[in-house]
Amino acid sequence: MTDIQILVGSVFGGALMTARKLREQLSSDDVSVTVHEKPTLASLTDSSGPVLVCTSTTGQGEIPENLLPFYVELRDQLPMQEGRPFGVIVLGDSSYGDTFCGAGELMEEALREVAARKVGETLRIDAMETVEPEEDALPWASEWVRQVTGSKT
Ligand SMILES: Cc1cc2nc3c(=O)[nH]c(=O)nc-3n(C[C@H](O)[C@H](O)[C@H](O)COP(=O)(O)O)c2cc1C
Repeated sequence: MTDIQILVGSVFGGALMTARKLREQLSSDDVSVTVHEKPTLASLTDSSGPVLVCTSTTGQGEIPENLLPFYVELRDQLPMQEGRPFGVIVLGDSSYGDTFCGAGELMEEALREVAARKVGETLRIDAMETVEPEEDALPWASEWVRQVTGSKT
């Protein structure tokens, strides 16, 4: 059994809805999925299994308020997570220019700092192009799960 932990960051609910759809879609006999809607550091340190960040971007390339406690605690306490697989799905809007999907980069940097291992390329979902983020997220996440579970199917 693989236990996937989804860490959600969302202001208006788009990333949250996406995470909930991912849980529905990805859960199976071999995969359990927990969605952390208000993540804290314990969401990471009291759990095992691959970590999937599903966050939007706010402010100027910033992390949504509900995910901020996790981010701040992670950077303060640096609980090492050697080799723990993680992936990043980030929602943004390319009209913001340089800060496009900046929250995903911040989360990636912080997880790399505790030696977690990135699996797959970051999925950037642009609100200028997609109104239903889960349509992009679901196929990407299925492939990501295949990679973290090492399954060939
Ligand atoms: C006040 C505000 C600031 C934003 N800042 C950024 C930003 O800096 N970079 C970016 O890529 N998207 C930015 N966005 C776009 C959101 O990330 C995007 O609309 C996303 O789909 C919202 O997802 P959510 O419903 O989960 O919050 C911003 C949106 C708002 C309303």
